[in-house]
Amino acid sequence: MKKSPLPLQNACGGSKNQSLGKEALVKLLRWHFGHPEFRGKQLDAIEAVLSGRDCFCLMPTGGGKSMCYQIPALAKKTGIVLVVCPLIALMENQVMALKEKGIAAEYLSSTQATQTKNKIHEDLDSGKPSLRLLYVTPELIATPGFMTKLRKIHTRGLLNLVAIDEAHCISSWGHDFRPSYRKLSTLRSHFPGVPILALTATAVPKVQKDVIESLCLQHPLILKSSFNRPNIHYEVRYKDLLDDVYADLCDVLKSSGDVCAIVYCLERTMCDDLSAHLSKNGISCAAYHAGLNDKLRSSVLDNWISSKIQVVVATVAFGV
Ligand SMILES: Nc1ncnc2c1ncn2[C@@H]1O[C@H](COP(=O)(O)OP(=O)(O)OP(=O)(O)O)[C@@H](O)[C@H]1O
Repeated sequence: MKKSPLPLQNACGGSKNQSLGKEALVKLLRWHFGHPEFRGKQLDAIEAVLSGRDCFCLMPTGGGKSMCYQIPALAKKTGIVLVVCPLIALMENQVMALKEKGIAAEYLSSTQATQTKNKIHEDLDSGKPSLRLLYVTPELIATPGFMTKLRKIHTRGLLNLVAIDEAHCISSWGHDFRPSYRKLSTLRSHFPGVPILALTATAVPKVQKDVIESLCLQHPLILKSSFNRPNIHYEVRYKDLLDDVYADLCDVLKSSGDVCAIVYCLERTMCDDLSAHLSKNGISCAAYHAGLNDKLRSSVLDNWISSKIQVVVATVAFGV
């Protein structure tokens, strides 16, 4: 069942003060997401951006980075949080999950119907947007039309935060460099006073420095969480020592029970080939790579998340 937003006066016990304290933020977390407490450095990041400070947040995959901008979006009475995200599939997924929780979130992408896009633009132009979170690609931010729109929103005091997910994509030193991320370097000067939150799970020190400098973050709070994941078991098998790599992989997947898995390959053709092989051997799986159209990729992601398929055989296009 969908929940209505927790009225902020309930979260902060009737206080007129716009800036919420820890207790009120925990209330929002429990009400909207059902988690009892903040994890790791989430609260530090949330408090920093709510106080108007830039923040660079390095957290492992699955560490809960999204909460660092989703809670601030809920902690403000008006205005939006803009989330820059590199993958349409990721945006779709997050927006769907937020909507299920009754949180007003949308994304703008080329894949959407014109009618849907128009509705979002109308809301943004209204001067009193009902949206709390708007997900966009870096390419869209770079378009002059959309930038003009954002500047209007900012002038009206309605841009609360810019969150940049997978921020390492801005660095040419990183493995996922996306030229369009470079254009995000203008955000700081276009939106003075709006905090920028850079989030990543994969930044070595050189990349961290590059991300902070490229985004022109000002005295950012730098948060780094431990990457030790005691729930993950690592095992290395040498391909050269195996008689049949595909057969070995089949055995590993079958003996792991009902777990979901991602098998990363270097090439698209290998994804298709291995996926076909695993399917033939009774493992429910699908290939995912940049050679497939958006619709197909989105349906593979949905099927994997909803456990309709167990294994995705992918290139790095899966989960940038
Ligand atoms: N405080 C919390 N307590 C318990 N679970 C949490 C908390 N915060 C987030 N989670 C859960 O952790 C999971 C991962 O969160 P999230 O997707 O935000 O991670 P992430 O750091 O963005 O990962 P990725 O690097 O893959 O994008 C989600 O299922 C989320 O609901």
